[in-house]
Amino acid sequence: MLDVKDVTRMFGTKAAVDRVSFTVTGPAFVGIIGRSGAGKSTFLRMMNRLTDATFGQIMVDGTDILALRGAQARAWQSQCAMIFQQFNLVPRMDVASNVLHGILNRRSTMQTMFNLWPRADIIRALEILDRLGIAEQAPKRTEALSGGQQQRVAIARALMQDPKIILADEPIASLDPMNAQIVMDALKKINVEDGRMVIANLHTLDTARRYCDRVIGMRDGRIVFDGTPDQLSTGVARDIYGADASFNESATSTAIPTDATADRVYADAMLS
Ligand SMILES: Nc1ncnc2c1ncn2[C@@H]1O[C@H](COP(=O)(O)OP(=O)(O)OP(=O)(O)O)[C@@H](O)[C@H]1O
Repeated sequence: MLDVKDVTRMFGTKAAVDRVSFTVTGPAFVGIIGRSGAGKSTFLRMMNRLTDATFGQIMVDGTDILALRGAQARAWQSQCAMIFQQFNLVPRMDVASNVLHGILNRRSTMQTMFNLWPRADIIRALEILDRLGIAEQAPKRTEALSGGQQQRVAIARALMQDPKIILADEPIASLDPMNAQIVMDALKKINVEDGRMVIANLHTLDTARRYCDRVIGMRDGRIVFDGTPDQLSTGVARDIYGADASFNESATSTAIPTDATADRVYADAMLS
């Protein structure tokens, strides 16, 4: 159970996140949409304690995770894995080691220095890679993989932590449509099969509609929509993005185009 109450983050006099409140009762797939600067990343960063909140509470199973300090805050971070747009992997390191780094904070300095991993952890890392369809990439340098494969390595690293919640900050924004679909399918599978909550910041409406159980729309730090994908009409999207009547929904699509040369176009590009 996740209960977000009045969470606010000020930068100077500006509220990047402004009294955000919502509750999620089960292991839902929640999408957060909104134009650039709406506060989506700042909210996710507060959830996993990369950024402090100015005030508010984020209750997870009865504990306010914003009030945790030191070792308790770090323990929360391992239950709340984060996936980033730019993967945040170690490019020159092999894939399996990148995945094992998901549990780096559970090991001693000596073990880390000599890259010593218990056999059980190595087997688990390989099983996770296998589940994501990239086991054969395990010995390769991570920088040799495609963007979609690298994002699956990042998901594998997150799963190595055995998290309750997976936070994904624009996980497909750097990917072509085919890889975007593979990555979103992987996140959905983890959500459904493992019962892990996923909260993903998404740039594109069709992705939010296709994969999310619930969509939260943010504008200027505030929640301006909270509903099901069915309720996310073009008019509602226009309000969230602050667009005028020229808002063209098809321009927000990440669907694999029939014209193979066509590129993905973001809502923000359409708004510029
Ligand atoms: N460290 C910071 N210092 C000052 N202002 C910041 C800082 N981080 C974010 N902001 C401001 O807070 C607001 C929300 O930013 P945030 O990155 O959360 O938006 P976003 O919806 O994730 O946008 P994007 O999709 O571009 O990442 C923006 O106005 C941004 O300029």
